[in-house]
Amino acid sequence: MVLAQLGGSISRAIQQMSNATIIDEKVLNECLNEITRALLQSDVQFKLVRDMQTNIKKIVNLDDLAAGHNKRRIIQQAIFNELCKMLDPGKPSFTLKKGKPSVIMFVGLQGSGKTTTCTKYAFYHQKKGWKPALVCADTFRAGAFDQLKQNATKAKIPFYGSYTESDPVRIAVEGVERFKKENCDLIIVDTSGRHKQEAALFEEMRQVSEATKPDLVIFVMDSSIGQAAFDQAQAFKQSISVGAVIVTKMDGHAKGGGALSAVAATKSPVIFIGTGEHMDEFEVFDVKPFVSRLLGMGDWSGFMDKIQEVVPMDQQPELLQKLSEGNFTLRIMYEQFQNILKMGPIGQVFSMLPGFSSELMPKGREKESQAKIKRYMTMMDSMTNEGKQKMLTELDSSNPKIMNESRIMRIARGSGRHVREVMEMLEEYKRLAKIWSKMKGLKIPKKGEMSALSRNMNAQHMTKVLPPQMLKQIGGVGGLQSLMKQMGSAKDMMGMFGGGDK
Ligand SMILES: Nc1nc2c(ncn2[C@@H]2O[C@H](COP(=O)(O)OP(=O)(O)OP(=O)(O)O)[C@@H](O)[C@H]2O)c(=O)[nH]1
Repeated sequence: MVLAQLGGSISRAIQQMSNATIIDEKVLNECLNEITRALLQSDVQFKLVRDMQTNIKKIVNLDDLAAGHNKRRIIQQAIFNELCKMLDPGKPSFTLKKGKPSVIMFVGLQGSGKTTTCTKYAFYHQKKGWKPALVCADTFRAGAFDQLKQNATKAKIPFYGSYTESDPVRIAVEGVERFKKENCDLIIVDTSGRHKQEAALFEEMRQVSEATKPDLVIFVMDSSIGQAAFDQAQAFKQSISVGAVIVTKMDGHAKGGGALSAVAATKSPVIFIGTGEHMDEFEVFDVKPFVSRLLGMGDWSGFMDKIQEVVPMDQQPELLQKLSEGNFTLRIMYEQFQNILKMGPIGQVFSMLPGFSSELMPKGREKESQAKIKRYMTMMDSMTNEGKQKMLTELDSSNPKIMNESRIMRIARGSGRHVREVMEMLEEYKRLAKIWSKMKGLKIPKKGEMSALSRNMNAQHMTKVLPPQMLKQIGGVGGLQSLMKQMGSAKDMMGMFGGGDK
């Protein structure tokens, strides 16, 4: 089961449980069994899934939950927390410091995407102001140096390697020394891979590590390896002190669950995921926003970051303002579709928007999704736009009820599409509008305020930021305080509800 489907299955299981009139042992068990099945189908290791189920049952003791407790919320929270726990080793990876040279060594099997990932990692940091450099200590695979050289040249990153030297340790040491002298603050060493875990690979890895004394060893793992992930990660961890994991090929049809849960084997965090062959198809991996997204709750903080990258500067404040007003009109949907199409493969951005996720832009089916979006836009082009002054046009109304039969028929005729298709588009709009209505009243912090807010956040601050209906749903200030206590911090909670900052 690919991750998008996994998220869908888990949220459906929670929804079904929520729909039950009484949540008793049987309903809870059905929900947990459904989640268990979905996780196993995504290749998450059996023991982890079983532990997770036991933990949730321990936390959610239905007998102890007196009437009045919001069982649905408590169960949902327990599921959220346990999923996070599974993906979070509880300790951060090494923190890089700008201006001070750090040596980062990449290890992994052949074909895992190591060389590609080294460049993506360098490129990502270069954009953030680091001075990276790449060293190719892969003397095993013919062509490895050429590949690194090509990638590095494209990204304008200095590189070091040799066509003649066969000793990887020597190349690694020379490269690291040279770039230290050149004041590079992020020296990345790409090492050899092998087709399978074997003694020669591990020995070479140990020697390169001994000689270059890396500050961080990053283990690169292909997400499609499924259940084998745990053993592979463990084998690497036993040979070298892995400090972080990068999971590649999370695009396409990879199940991903196995590789992601490999953190349990390495006890190191997943720090990035690779989502394509291109240099910028690389995302920071943060557990809580990821789980939020997985469960269809959106990732407000990731969205805020991304929006700054992709929505034209002058349109940003307006868009955020409109969204926070809760008036999700067809025009907003139209404009967002325009942004999606204009900016190419940015399905990942919209997967951070609550509701825009997998259903509208499934990974690997971008072409189909784009065609669908274009179809929707043609239909919207036939809607009334600039009507008489002060008269609300179809595009600007946030009331779906105005779309009566005759309007629908007119739009279908005007765009040359079936009535059925117009109705499908309106259903999509209603779905998104419903999700976005929850955002009504969300106070949009000014640029720069977000981090300060999440650092100092307490229940009092939270009440100022959360939309009133959401606050009501949580049970007012009292409910919020107890929720925050259970969740650890406001930041976590903002993540859960699709809010907050990193
Ligand atoms: N779709 C997709 N392909 C990827 C991703 N990362 C790497 N690849 C592709 O995977 C293939 C193998 O990547 P390499 O970077 O050559 O693998 P490697 O682990 O360095 O291989 P060795 O140097 O032989 O150990 C290449 O075709 C890459 O383009 C990713 O996130 N998504």
